[in-house]
Amino acid sequence: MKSLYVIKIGGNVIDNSENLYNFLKDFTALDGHKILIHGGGKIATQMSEQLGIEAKLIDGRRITDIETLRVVTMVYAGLINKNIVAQLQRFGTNAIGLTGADGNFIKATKRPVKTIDYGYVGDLDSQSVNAENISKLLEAGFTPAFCALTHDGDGQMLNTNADTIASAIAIALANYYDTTLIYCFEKKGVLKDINDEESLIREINPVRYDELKKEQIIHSGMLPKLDNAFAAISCGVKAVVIGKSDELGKLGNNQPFGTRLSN
Ligand SMILES: Nc1ncnc2c1ncn2[C@@H]1O[C@H](COP(=O)(O)OP(=O)(O)O)[C@@H](O)[C@H]1O
Ligand SMILES: CC(=O)N[C@@H](CCC(=O)OP(=O)(O)O)C(=O)O
Repeated sequence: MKSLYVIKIGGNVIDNSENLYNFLKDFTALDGHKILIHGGGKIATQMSEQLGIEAKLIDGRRITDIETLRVVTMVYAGLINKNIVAQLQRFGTNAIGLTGADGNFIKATKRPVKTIDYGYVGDLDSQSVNAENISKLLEAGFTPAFCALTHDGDGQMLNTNADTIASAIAIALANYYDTTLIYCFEKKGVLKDINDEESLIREINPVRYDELKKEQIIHSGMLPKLDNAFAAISCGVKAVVIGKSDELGKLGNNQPFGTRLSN
């Protein structure tokens, strides 16, 4: 099987032009097929506030009413996605910027209302990602760059967490490629002490993950990220790594990079 990197970058990387530049350069230097998934929650929050729309998040998930959906569609599919695609083109990566609606690549279901109404937020299942058609793009020489938007197949765009999209794409493509999923953010990986970059935990298995949660060493945004990461490992993705966007180059040079997950 050919190899594939599925790489996700979060809002803190996108928001810093120097970090984004370095990341996209290192991304381009990696050999083989690649898919990029980007978030941008931080920028959507800033833009909402500039427009006088209050941003509401619960456990890191955005309450997406119709006004907020308009904002995130403009910010994720427009501003951020096209800027990333243009920068990748400069480095020589033939990127094609996509939402899940384009090519019907990712179909989601609007989250049912239980105690909280998340509004226009999409949930993914094992049938959501059209891996065969995405693989056609890869084989034609394109590098897909997905933003955090999907659709319901009935005309409705949906806001979907970018970590979840990355995991779902990696799982679906694992039937076609030897797939490595990488979450890039602003820290060296999962840290024992969030304020000490030297306290990197090199490897985590599910037992250690439970211990780290109990000790509250892992919290906030890292919890759903690791849940998505372990879901990928248990569904056929060959390797999952969480690391610093600035250090992605180490991966290509076979140097130790980030926190590796194991079964
Ligand atoms: N043990 C930990 N090691 C590193 N980061 C952690 C840890 N526990 C919680 N975090 C938090 O998780 C955040 C990453 O999650 P999130 O903000 O969702 O990422 P992204 O930037 O990819 O969207 C970090 O910025 C950090 O504040
Ligand atoms: C439903 C939901 O919460 N969607 C996310 C999508 C963006 C995202 O995931 O951005 P980061 O990776 O930068 O956090 C949001 O709107 O914040």
